[in-house]
Amino acid sequence: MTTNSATSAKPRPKKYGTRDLLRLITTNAEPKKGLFILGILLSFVATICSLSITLMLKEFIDAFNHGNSGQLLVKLSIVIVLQLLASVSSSFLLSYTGVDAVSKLRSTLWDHIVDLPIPYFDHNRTGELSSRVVNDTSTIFELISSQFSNAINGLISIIGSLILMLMLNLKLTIIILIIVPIMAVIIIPMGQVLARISKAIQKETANLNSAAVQMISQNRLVKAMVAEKRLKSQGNDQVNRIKGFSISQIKLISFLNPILNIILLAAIFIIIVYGGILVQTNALTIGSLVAFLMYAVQMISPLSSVTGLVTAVQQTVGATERIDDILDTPVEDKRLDGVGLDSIDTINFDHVDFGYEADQPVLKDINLDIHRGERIALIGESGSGKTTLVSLLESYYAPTAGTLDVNGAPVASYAVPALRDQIGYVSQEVDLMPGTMRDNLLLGSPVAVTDDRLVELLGQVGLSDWLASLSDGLDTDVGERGLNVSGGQRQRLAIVRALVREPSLLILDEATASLDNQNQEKVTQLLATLPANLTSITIVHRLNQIEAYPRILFMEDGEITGDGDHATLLASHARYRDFYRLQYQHG
Ligand SMILES: Nc1ncnc2c1ncn2[C@@H]1O[C@H](COP(=O)(O)OP(=O)(O)OP(=O)(O)O)[C@@H](O)[C@H]1O
Repeated sequence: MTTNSATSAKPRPKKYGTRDLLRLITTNAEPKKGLFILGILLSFVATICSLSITLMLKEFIDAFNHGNSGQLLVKLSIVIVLQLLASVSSSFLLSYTGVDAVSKLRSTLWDHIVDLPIPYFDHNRTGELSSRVVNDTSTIFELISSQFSNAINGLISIIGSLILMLMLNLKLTIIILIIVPIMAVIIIPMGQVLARISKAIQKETANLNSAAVQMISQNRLVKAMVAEKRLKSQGNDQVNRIKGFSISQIKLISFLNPILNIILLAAIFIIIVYGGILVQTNALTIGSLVAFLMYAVQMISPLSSVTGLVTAVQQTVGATERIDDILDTPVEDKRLDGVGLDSIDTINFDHVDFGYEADQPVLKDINLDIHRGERIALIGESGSGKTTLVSLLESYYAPTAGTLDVNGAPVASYAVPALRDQIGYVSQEVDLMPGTMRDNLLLGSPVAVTDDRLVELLGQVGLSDWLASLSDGLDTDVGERGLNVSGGQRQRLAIVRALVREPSLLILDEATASLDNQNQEKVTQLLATLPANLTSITIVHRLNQIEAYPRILFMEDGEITGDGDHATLLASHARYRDFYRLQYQHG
């Protein structure tokens, strides 16, 4: 099906790997390669300096016995300062590169999500998507800005220490070379188990994030249903799942570190005992023994950060796959090379069928002609397809059969922004965006609108008094989710937001619950006073104002079964008559 194909990602390799991670970083995060390489080089310099400091200490200790250490002290101080400068700058540059790359990746992801087609949002959970933008990109940030450079430094330190130890004493080095593989045998498998655990923690944290978004946004529903207990227990189960994995992680880490320390201490002990014997027999200087010990530590300590890189990469590969899931999903085709549109004059549905799923038709053989200036009410039972019908006009979905023409040309031939600029859409779920009242009313408006015009429109929907009561007028912050604005006010603000765009078609999915009778009447009156050339389609749920509409479309199970004014339908359409009477009786 054309609509749903837009939501599926391109076929992807079966198993995600490091190459995919590199591709994602280089193509979407575009790290500042020059700065990154400079950071790595400086980090290399810093590590070499640390290794040299140890070598100089050896010479210093040996020279000290001969009372010849002044010059060495100066050299040592210079190298220490150099080491400090190099490590400070490399740490800054690598972190900066990480911050910069992850910011680009986040922006790319953000922009991509904004541009995804409506069907994608039908199939994906909000919390999961937001977790990808925030958490998965953080994992990549950690890798670029610290884990990668730590591992590179560690590797340089290991190789450099090894070479210098070999130069100092072969036999002592052999002892170290026996101990290191023993450590590796412990670190590597434990590292793999840790990787699995932290993958599970990541997944469960994303689930918690998703559940938290729902719990917060649906809080009213939860309270209304007295479902707090259930929600708390669901949340606690989720938190405990993370706790379980985290405790396993802590146990492993608590176990791993002391074991590694004991092995390290054993190595130091053996070196001191054996090295002491060598010093006594004059086969080794005290300085060399001290230096050797320091190199042993400089070689063994970074082992976990080097092997940890494998774990970090594995984790990040998981994050890469989830981010790619989004980035591989094609964005909505905005048809920017399509035809422009100055106004919507005619709309023709010709044998239009549509279904969200291939085998479940929602709209069936819709035939409908709408002309400029008509005021239409669309009614019918819940689920009969009213919202779906107007969604096709917005080009959120494409018909699966038949043709939908605007001004005599297929709707798909128009550039999407040009088409939507001509439509003022007020959905049933009216959400206000974070920002001021003015920001909300002008959201995406293609035309410049003065404050006077906004005030005039607010007056027309009965919001003058309310506006006057706001401390900052149009500059008032409406709150994160518009919570300090009532449902009815929100609906009317949304109508103003639709009207400021100066559309030629107004689509109003009337809120069933938000408007009381008085406010509903105001909205209906407003619609009656709209410019004569503005076409309006109002999805009407309550029929107490229905007589005000010159044309009423009645939908049943995806079909339009009634088309006429109130009197005609009342006389000729049995289902309409039942519907009207039933609803009217209940007010
Ligand atoms: N995004 C979607 N994905 C899959 N099915 C959907 C989707 N939106 C709606 N449907 C289904 O399509 C049918 C028509 O839904 P639609 O929202 O168009 O009805 P409606 O007449 O506007 O209902 P209401 O008056 O309750 O708003 C319903 O069976 C609904 O479950």
